[in-house]
Amino acid sequence: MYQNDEVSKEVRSAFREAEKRYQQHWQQSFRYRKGRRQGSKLLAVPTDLSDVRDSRSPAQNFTKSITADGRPFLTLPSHPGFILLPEALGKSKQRELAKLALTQYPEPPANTNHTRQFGKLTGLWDAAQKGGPSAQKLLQKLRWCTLGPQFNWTERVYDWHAPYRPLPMELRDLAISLCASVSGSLPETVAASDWDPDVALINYYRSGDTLGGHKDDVEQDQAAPIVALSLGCSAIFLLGGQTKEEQPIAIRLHGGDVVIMAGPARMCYHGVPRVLGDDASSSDANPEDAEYVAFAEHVRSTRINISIRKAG
Ligand SMILES: O=C(O)CCC(=O)C(=O)O
Ligand SMILES: [Fe+2]
Repeated sequence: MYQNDEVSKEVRSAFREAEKRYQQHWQQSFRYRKGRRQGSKLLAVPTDLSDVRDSRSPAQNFTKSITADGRPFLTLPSHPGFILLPEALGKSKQRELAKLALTQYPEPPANTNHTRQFGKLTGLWDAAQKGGPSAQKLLQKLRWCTLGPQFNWTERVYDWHAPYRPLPMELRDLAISLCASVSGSLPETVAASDWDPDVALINYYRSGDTLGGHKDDVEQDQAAPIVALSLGCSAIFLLGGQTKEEQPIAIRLHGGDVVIMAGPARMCYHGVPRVLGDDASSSDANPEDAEYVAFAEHVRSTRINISIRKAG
């Protein structure tokens, strides 16, 4: 009990408070029989999501606009340079990208979170599908992968000398066209028309995984757009201000949504404190498409975010 008193005195930033608030908390529940404790289990504590703005019912607090090609997008007057395109990726595009992100993209020479410990792993998806228990475990624990020049996490720099595969053309083209579709709504300081991305970072989130509040500040031009594609499960995305003391906005992102951060929005803390369970957009596997069923099954409990950037 004294411990709780300590915790409540600790000064946490507004961003950290929000992360805590949206993370999944668990409570131990004991089972009694004739007054004696028989066992216990962990119960998920419900999270109050009433303050979360939802990209699929954006009535509150977003400014709604339409791209030149007729698609809706949302902005926030408080965060110039932040643009949300709900359902910007069609179902088949989502399927195609999820499949690539689980099969081809993590293949060498791309680095993943497993590279340091296990070296370059080839054929992880196929090995896991064949039932190899260690491959299945490694696939469950796949957390990130870098495309284009390798990112050195210790020194926080891009390494242009180590061997790499260029950013896949389909990601480059997709990001450029998404960015072009809203370029009129980007701050004037953002050179969107000659933006040519060269790297991508893929984050894989399973239930319970989080991405702590951060700024992406190692790219050369820190006002240049980052185009982030959400696939699979929905999640709570926190968009803060330039310091962690500012109260962040919580937004529920769904599979198929695209977020663009450019100009001043690049200076804002952001993170993902919570991956939410299955939602309609991630459970539409066509049972006739036998090959896709395995991917659908995996993506049902996974969120994948591909953020496409210009590093150099
Ligand atoms: O997963 C997301 O929505 C955000 C990812 C992100 O912030 C990053 O990769 O830098
Ligand atoms: Fe980020």
